[in-house]
Amino acid sequence: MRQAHTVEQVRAAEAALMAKLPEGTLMQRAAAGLAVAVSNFLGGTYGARVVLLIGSGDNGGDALYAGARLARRGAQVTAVLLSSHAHPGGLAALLAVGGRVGATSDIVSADVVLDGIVGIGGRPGLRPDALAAVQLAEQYGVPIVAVDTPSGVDVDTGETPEPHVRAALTVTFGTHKICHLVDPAASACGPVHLIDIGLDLPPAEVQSLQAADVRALYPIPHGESDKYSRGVLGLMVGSPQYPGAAVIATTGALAGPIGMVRYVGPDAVAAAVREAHPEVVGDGRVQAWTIGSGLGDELDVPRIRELLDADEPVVLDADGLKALDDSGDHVDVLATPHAGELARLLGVERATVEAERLKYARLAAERFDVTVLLKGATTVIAGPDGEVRVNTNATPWLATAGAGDVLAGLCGSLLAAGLTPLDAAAVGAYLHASAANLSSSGGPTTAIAVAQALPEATRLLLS
Ligand SMILES: NC(=O)C1=CN([C@@H]2O[C@H](COP(=O)(O)OP(=O)(O)OC[C@H]3O[C@@H](n4cnc5c(N)ncnc54)[C@H](OP(=O)(O)O)[C@@H]3O)[C@@H](O)[C@H]2O)[C@@H](O)CC1
Ligand SMILES: Nc1ncnc2c1ncn2[C@@H]1O[C@H](COP(=O)(O)OP(=O)(O)O)[C@@H](O)[C@H]1O
Ligand SMILES: [K+]
Repeated sequence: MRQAHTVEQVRAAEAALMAKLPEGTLMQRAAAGLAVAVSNFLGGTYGARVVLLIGSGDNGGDALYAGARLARRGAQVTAVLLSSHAHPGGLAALLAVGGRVGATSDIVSADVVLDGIVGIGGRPGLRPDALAAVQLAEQYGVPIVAVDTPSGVDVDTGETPEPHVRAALTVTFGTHKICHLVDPAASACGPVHLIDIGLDLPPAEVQSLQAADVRALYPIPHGESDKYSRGVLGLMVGSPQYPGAAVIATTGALAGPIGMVRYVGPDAVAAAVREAHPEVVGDGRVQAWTIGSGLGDELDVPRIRELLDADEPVVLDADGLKALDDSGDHVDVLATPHAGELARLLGVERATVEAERLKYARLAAERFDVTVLLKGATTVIAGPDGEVRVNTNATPWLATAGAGDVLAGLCGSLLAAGLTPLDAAAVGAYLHASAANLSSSGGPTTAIAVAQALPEATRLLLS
């Protein structure tokens, strides 16, 4: 499980640990890990030209001590001081081993820039001299390694209202921060490398499932299982306008853990579904529903509301989201909007949702009393009680028509097999992205190819 803690939680854990350790121990642990990560990033240290961008706080201290370690191993290290106060111990350590203080123009010939401008103490945005330095690195194609966080992002929300660093790698300490997992900031981090510095942290509200967590949650059939006990999913998706949505969602559902799929919809669409999947049966008892993908003119709001009020859990997707209202208890509902659909539900602009994804996913979960899975490059899942899961393993090749239908079918399958909406969403998003990675392998893919890769992605996960 990857956990993302708030700045407040990190500060409290840091204070508790620092009280037990000699002064400076944590910064040395951070700097040692950072220096190794930078050395690995460069593929060696001797002769490498390293420029440090140094702000006024401990984030700059980390960068300076790491710079000293790199200088000791033969790197040419130059610190660019962006404030009148640089960490005194760190600066002395760098100068003592042959590092020097230089100017922004040194960036032009650097192999790497370390962003020690601000970390968890930073406010969003970059001051003019920091911005100029970062822009110079971008202009000359010099990669930036962010120390703890890319400076300028909002650490606790993942928002980027102001200019910020775009890192090729982020080296963080103690735990992940929310900006490492939630877009748009997450996309500015590059790969995130975590250095353990021994912090003792409480459970985090924002978590990201990893392979072992997904494996532990996946409903695996056993010797006593039959097709009913594995779970039966009802699909109310697709229309004469969008028959493909029904076929695609069914393919996603059948690639999940359930034993049977029931399709409910217009005869012509049902025929298309059965042509692709002869095993699909008609109306009857189900353990969960997937409703809404490609419903178009078939949208029947009163019927959907009846199902939302019934006992069986529901995945509500696409057009079906129009049936959601904020009266009543919908804790068994998993809503799967993209940013545009969530914006419509909440009466705000799409760009506003894109900019503040965590906030609006949480807001909708609370307002509609549902679990919200907000689709995008990183998927944010918010439960009605404030718990958040983030999925970060998707490829941009997954942004293809119908990919959402696959996810709706798969999540319904996981719900019908007994997972909670939060777990179904997190497991579904993880496997959906894994299947996309398999079927894409770095190139184009299609929704149906993603759905067809789901069994293999699941096999690889479970084996
Ligand atoms: N916690 C831990 O466990 C450990 C933490 N460690 C490290 O410490 C880091 C946190 O250090 P920190 O607390 O000194 O804050 P930090 O981020 O350096 O910024 C501070 C100052 O920057 C300024 N400033 C603010 N916004 C700004 C802006 N937009 N643009 C420019 N300047 C801005 C503002 O000062 P001002 O200039 O306004 O007076 C503010 O006071 C943490 O990220 C990690 O790297 C590790 O060593 C090991 C263990
Ligand atoms: N840039 C991206 N990187 C990775 N995954 C993405 C990106 N953009 C969208 N996705 C994923 O692709 C899928 C698209 O679903 P959706 O928008 O509902 O499309 P459709 O309605 O055509 O099925 C979602 O699972 C979403 O999380
Ligand atoms: K930084």
